[in-house]
Amino acid sequence: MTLALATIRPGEPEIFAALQGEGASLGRPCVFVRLSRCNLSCHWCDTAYTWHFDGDNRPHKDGKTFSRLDNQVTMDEGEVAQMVLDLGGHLPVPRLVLTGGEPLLQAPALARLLAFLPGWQVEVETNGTAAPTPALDAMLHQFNVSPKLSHSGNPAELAIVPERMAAYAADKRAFFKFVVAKPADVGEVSTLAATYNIPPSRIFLMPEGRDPATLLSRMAWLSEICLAYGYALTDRLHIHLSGDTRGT
Ligand SMILES: Nc1nc2[nH]cc(C(=O)O)c2c(=O)[nH]1
Ligand code: SF4
Ligand SMILES: [Mg+2]
Repeated sequence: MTLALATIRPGEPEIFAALQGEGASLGRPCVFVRLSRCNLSCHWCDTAYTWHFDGDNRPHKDGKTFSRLDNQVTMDEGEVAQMVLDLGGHLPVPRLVLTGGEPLLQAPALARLLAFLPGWQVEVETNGTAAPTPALDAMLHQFNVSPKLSHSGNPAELAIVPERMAAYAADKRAFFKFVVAKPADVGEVSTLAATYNIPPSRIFLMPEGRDPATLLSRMAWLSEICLAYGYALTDRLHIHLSGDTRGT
């Protein structure tokens, strides 16, 4: 009964306290648990150490792979829950973010983890291709769904799962957070919003970028697009505060 987690350093799970840096809860104090493994392979992924292990030939723009031994650690759910409580148990509204990788690949283990954390507000960062189990679904308060557009390099058949998109679009707990690198990417967002009936009020556009200068320059034109379409803009606060580093 274990969870496969990402690491901050070899052997040390990536469990940390930080302000939520993206999306509908931006700025809220949270505890983050980063899970290992993903079913997609975005070429600009900023957490390739969760999935791009040695021997994986899929392309990534950093051009490197990671040792699984150094970048993955397995832990019992109860042990993970204790670390979460130690980091965030003092918060008036204790809030947990499950991220990855793709955390929903480990949905049954996540349900066991959350059984140790009654009273926590829980949000999950997902690429929108996987479903929570019913047990997990009943314990989640917010979905931050980030479907991947064509510039991610994933084939659309893998990145967009129609029945999942429709289910999240119909679920008021779900916010959609589209990573955008160039203005033309927004055309795909509008098409997905129309196809699956996603209300603009639950859509965020987020600049792709791992440094403050890139984020700021892309937000300059993204802000205009958001005003025109009625979408919300989200920054990546943690990049400004800490840079592109693990455990922040
Ligand atoms: N502070 C902070 N906020 C985040 N929101 C989503 C994150 C993610 O990597 O999924 C993230 C992260 O890694 N750090
Ligand atoms: S879905 Fe997320 S974790 Fe998976 S490869 Fe893409 S950006 Fe990385
Ligand atoms: Mg991230």
